[in-house]
Amino acid sequence: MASMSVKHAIAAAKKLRSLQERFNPGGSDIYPALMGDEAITALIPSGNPLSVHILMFTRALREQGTDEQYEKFGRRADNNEIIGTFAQTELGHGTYLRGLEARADYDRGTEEFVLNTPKLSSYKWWPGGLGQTCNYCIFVAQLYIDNEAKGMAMFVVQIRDEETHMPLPGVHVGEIGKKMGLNGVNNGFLGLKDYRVPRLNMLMRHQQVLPDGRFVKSPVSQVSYFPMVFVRCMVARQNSNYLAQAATIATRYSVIRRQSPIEEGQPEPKILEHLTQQMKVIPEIVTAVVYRLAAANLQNMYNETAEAVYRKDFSRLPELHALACILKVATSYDSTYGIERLRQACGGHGYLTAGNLGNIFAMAAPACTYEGENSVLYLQVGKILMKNWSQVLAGRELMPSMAYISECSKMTSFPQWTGSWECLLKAIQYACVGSIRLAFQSYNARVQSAQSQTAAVNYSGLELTKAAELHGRSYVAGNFYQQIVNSPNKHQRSPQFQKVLENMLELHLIQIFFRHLGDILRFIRITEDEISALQRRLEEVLKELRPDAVAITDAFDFNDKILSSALGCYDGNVYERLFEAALKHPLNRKSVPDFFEAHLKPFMKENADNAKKSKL
Ligand SMILES: CCCCCCCC/C=C\CCC/C=C/C(=O)SCCNC(=O)CCNC(=O)[C@H](O)C(C)(C)COP(=O)(O)OP(=O)(O)OC[C@H]1O[C@@H](n2cnc3c(N)ncnc32)[C@H](O)[C@@H]1OP(=O)(O)O
Ligand SMILES: Cc1cc2nc3c(=O)[nH]c(=O)nc-3n(C[C@H](O)[C@H](O)[C@H](O)COP(=O)(O)OP(=O)(O)OC[C@H]3O[C@@H](n4cnc5c(N)ncnc54)[C@H](O)[C@@H]3O)c2cc1C
Repeated sequence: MASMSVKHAIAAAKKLRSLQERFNPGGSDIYPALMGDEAITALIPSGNPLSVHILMFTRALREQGTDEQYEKFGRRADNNEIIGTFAQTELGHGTYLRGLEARADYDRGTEEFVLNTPKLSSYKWWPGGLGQTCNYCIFVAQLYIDNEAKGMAMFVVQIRDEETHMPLPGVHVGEIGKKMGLNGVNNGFLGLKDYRVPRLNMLMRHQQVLPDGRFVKSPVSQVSYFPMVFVRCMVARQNSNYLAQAATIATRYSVIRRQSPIEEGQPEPKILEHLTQQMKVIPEIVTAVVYRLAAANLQNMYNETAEAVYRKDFSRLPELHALACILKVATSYDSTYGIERLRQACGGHGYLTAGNLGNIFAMAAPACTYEGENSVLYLQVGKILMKNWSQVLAGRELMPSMAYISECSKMTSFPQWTGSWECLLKAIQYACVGSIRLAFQSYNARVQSAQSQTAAVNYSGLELTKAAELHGRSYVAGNFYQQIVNSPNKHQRSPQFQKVLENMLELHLIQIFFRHLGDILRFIRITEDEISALQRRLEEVLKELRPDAVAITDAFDFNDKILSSALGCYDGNVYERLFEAALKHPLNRKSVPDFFEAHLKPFMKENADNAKKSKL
């Protein structure tokens, strides 16, 4: 499987290169590479073994290396002359970066670093492509000078001979084993023993080790985390794509499949006529659109921040970090759970490999773990919210994406309930700020009672997580509201199109309201009549969006090859394709399977003989 994936990935990368040269000659624009990875990834159901090379190895060389280091390594990586990965996670550590055990000791006598993974738990474990594909990696290690720890640093390490692909001396490298998906990616392990690299193999754009061993600290140590921020932004885009693919499949299947009359004596309707089926499928279509728009915003913020960081302006890093964390978490959680809901909406056929929903789930699900495990990133955002709440209490301005927190903090009570979009959005934001205030009170009480900040974060973890989740909802819903209601290009939309978008906004806001009704009722008084009115509006907007469901998912414009699903093909010939796929199964090559003579027949005969004996 791995070699097939590599073959497909290389073919797709070559195609991408020709497209890039045609449409973006000599450009270093990141989009073609992303589109390429997106296309390659989508075309290789078992995952793209070059993803981490494209998204992390080449970018780390460009963003963390000096111009000279880019000329030496980065240009060759961008041109796919060398293939690398990003080797940070270890068998024993993934989240707690300051606990990473791999070490780099500077030898000023030879102006080299001596790299070691001192214990089994220090082995790098998980990096994509590391097992068999890559001949280089970015090796993340704790830097030591005169045995004094200086923090994390990145090193360009060649792990295999460029001609023979043999592992180099001091390198122990291989595949970590079968996974629940992405089995074409050959995630690998790497052990290094007294492996020497020249001083100039340490990426030194932001921090340096001089020939005499003097250490020049980075002005902002967190800039070394930048490669992870980029992938978190990519996950937001990629996982909204996975959800859109699954929503397209389930929608198309739901207008082909007929089952269970709604009126006695009437013909069986398309299953999408059932209100409960609409509630399973249509909100996922809208969620895919909502996150695709949020991910695009995040991408723009990443590009602006990356340019600023290149100019040594680190001012926007904290906001990008906070948004990248919360959108990576929200998109990966909601897409993973949404894809499973969509699979279940397709009944038994949803469980067939030919439907491809299982594989889309297996591609989407690990994003809840990689690039920062979601519950850990929720806590990270919770900590950032605590810091920003202190700013609010001090009367200081907050970063733009958190400005609503300041506004809501000034409200002594929630205004008269109207049920309008603005009211629903403000309710979610108000509940978020209420949760932040409660979390802060718990966290602050713990710190005041002499708990360390780390311990206070841990023991306030449930409230911090809730506040972070509601912050994500507030940001995403606010962004969608602005795009639909206040977009500068709103006048260019036809009235019909604007109406569809407004129905999608109505559905998203009401769906989020009901999902967090408990959190909202904690801070806002809403009567049963007001809630029932929203229930009626939910049923009504599902009915209104039903006729547009197919058109919206067609607009995602996934080629049948990308969907790779007998349930979701554009022509709707589901049963023919299911049956065609079934007949291709190896077990159908013979009428009588080999196991009949070898196992089944003797088994049945033995039982029959025993039955006869017991009667005698
Ligand atoms: C569309 C095209 C296709 C795209 C396809 C995309 C998907 C597929 C692609 C690739 C396949 C998967 C590849 C996977 C790769 C990996 O998984 S790489 C390894 C990822 N590992 C992690 O993410 C580790 C998670 N842990 C952390 O990030 C950190 O330990 C932490 C949890 C954030 C804690 O940070 P730290 O240990 O430093 O301690 P803190 O006290 O929390 O933070 C100290 C201050 O630093 C600030 N901070 C932390 N992180 C960042 C950051 N990234 N950027 C900026 N600032 C950061 C933090 O806010 C604190 O600031 P303060 O001092 O002001 O409070
Ligand atoms: C498909 C896939 C691809 C990957 N690709 C790469 C790659 O290319 N390069 C790379 O370097 N890594 C890669 N990784 C590794 C990934 O980054 C780590 O798995 C991730 O960072 C989580 O670390 P861990 O697995 O060690 O879990 P741990 O850090 O051990 O966490 C385990 C669990 O403990 C809990 N936990 C941990 N810390 C805390 C905390 N502070 N507070 C509360 N709970 C906590 C959480 O529930 C967490 O799920 C990949 C992983 C996968 C699944």
